[in-house]
Amino acid sequence: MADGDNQRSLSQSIKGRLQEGIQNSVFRDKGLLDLDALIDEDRIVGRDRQLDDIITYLQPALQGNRPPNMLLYGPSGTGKSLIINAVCQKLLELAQSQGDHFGVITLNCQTINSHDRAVYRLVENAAEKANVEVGVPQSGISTDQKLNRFYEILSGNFTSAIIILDEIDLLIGRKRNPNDEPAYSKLLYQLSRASQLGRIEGHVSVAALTNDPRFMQDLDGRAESSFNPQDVVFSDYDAEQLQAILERRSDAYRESVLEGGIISLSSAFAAQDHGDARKAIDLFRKAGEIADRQGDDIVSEYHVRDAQKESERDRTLTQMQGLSTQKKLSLYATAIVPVYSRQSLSAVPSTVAYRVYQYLTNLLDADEKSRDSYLRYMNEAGTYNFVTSEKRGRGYGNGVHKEYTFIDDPEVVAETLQTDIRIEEVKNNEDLVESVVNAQIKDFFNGQ
Ligand SMILES: Nc1ncnc2c1ncn2[C@@H]1O[C@H](COP(=O)(O)OP(=O)(O)OP(=O)(O)O)[C@@H](O)[C@H]1O
Repeated sequence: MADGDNQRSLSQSIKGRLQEGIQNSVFRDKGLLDLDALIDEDRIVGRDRQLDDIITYLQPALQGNRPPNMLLYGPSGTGKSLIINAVCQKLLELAQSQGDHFGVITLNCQTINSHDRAVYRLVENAAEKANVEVGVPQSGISTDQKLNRFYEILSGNFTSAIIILDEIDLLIGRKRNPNDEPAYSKLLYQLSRASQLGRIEGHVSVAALTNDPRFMQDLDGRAESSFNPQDVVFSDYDAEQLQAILERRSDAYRESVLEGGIISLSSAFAAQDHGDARKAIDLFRKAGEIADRQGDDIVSEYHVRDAQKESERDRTLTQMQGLSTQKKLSLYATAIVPVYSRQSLSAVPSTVAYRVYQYLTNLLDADEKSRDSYLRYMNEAGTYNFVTSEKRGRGYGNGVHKEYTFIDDPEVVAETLQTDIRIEEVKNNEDLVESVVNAQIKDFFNGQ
């Protein structure tokens, strides 16, 4: 076949596979499960009190008055961004219909590491909303000059505006010493002060969103008094509320592809994790993606369980990537004890795990650290919430020892750690490792 023909048939086969993927998918409108998408008002479940409060606070913007500043706090995934953005969106439409220029300037502080960068991003965002030039360079001028440009854009283009600072507590900035004022404190002071002093002509208020209930205590005194917000509290969702949230989005799937129990299982998993709606929606979507990947027409409970395992793996992987090889090896040796054990073992005795660790260091030709170092590494694993530990004395005849219980599935932990190139080699000796684990368990319990 000529090169041109070859390419044409390749492109046709890619196109065909893409079309087939869409036709065979369990999803009807996957966008409804996109965590960042603005959803329609009628898909918001509950949160009536928070909606009422925010509507009441923001209403003055429509009557030519300045709304109060607000502090929205509660754990992640409890609807803070959703609710404030939904109200602002409606306000924007109403303001437009009565000929007012209402501006909604949003800044997610999560990835911003300095006060100067935060100010510049505010200028960029305001310029985009007002459809004007940014007007200042990113570097080479002072932060004050950027701030002035921000006030100038707001004054010249909006009758009133709300500045939403999402994840505000993460905007720490580069502090030279621990007593320096954090960037969020400085920014809140400047924005609320500028509005009070009339440096911005329109009516501007600031809404700060945070997961930290002690956020106000960490604010500098002058920032606290000029920001002086109205609090709106968002509490965890329970399994029933999460279920209702998912039910309102179940049309993301094609009709009759959801087996009974999928929604309640996804909600139950998310409710265990402090009632995070983001987690519930994520599991609900991932279950469908797994069904698609496996070519299944129906989304079943085991897809949800696999999705839960996948997200545990993602979370664990991210946290574990930063550990040193010795720490990973200690944790790995501990995790494979329940995985390979032929008897049911919910907690892992440190004596058994340390002996498995010693065996692994020998197998992998790695340094062998002392038992004390192993215990220290495992203590650290406890602070990262990978395991909980309990001291056991007497009865076992082995003196005092510790027992570790894994928070996540130990199989997932072991699989995750096995992706480390130094540990990967264990896979080639699985049978041997399994027999060492069981010999050590037998030895330990027979010695009681
Ligand atoms: N009451 C609700 N009804 C419908 N969907 C919801 C509700 N609460 C949250 N969600 C959805 O859950 C996801 C997370 O919500 P949101 O981003 O508002 O949480 P958050 O409290 O701002 O979290 P974070 O503090 O982590 O930013 C979003 O996709 C949102 O649409």
